[in-house]
Amino acid sequence: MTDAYVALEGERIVEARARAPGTANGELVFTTAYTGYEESLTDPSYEEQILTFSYPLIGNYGVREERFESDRVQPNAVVARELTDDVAEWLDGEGVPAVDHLDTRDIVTEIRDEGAMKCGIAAGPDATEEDALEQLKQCKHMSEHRDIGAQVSVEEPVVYNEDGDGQRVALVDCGAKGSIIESLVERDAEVHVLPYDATEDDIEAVDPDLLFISNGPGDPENFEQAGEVVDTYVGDVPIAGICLGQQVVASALGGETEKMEFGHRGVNQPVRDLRTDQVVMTTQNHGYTVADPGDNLDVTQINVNDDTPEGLENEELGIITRQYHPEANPGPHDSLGFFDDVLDLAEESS
Ligand SMILES: NC(=O)CC[C@H](N)C(=O)O
Repeated sequence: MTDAYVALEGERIVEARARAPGTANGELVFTTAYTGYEESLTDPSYEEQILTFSYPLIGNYGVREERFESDRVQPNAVVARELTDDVAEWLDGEGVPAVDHLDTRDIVTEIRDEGAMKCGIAAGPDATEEDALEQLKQCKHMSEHRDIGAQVSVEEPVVYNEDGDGQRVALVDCGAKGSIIESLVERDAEVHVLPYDATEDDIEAVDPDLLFISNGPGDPENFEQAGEVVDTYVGDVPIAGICLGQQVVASALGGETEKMEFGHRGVNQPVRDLRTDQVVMTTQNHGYTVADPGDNLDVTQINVNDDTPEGLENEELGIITRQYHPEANPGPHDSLGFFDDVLDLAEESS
């Protein structure tokens, strides 16, 4: 039954079945992850995007809150070949439109050929093609969401493991996944989660052993203030970053970022460490990348598929960043050692 319409850039309409009603627009991206739909759907890095799952059946092990990465569903809408009732009811309850019974192979091929694109969705008994086209018209490019940090960050500082024995971390929350905070707390760190626009004074008040820039949605150029604090603290305090964090650190230190054609989203992206030649499988979710690391950072890890930088470091200044998600959730746990490495850095310099 056709009661949903997906309008793609170029005004191509794809018919579908409504699983959660409503209208939405956003940049259309896809993930190849075959598990971890609860984690992906609650990952703040998906803010303002429409997420297509290339794996055909989504929801076959239910919906459990303990697997959530934040307190809400983050993409603006969801597209899959087949969504189970559990997932459809969850998305419906959250007011996030969802559609299935369309050829997601075709959608993914279109994104791979044309790049991540604008998209409008209309789903539900009264939905029309015109509604989907109207949504498409309203859709902005990711880089046009200039204050996207405010949509995903804490408003006030939150402290985890206060008075813990470990290192004190100032984590600039550009849309942090919960398991990044957990990975630090599990290693005894006292984690001060600060708003995305935290100032030098806010960081000073924490007096951190480590400055950590989190993951987050959209164009790293829209996180100017996070770049400013990197610039202020570089050399004084060790610095770590994950995903958007790597991009912000690189641009603050003289590098350049750019938008990729359709990005990396999945749980089996191969990454080679250039020092050991070891390859690990990693979890990824990004549409931007570091195009030029500048003179202050060495590329220590690369993506095996397209050679893009996956790890940047400066030993002297105490900087380690990763483009992928070492905290996994979803995905392989092979890179959790990153958290030990950055907390060791903090300990050495404290
Ligand atoms: N997971 C993330 O931090 C995403 C990084 C950035 N927003 C991108 O899409 O490239």
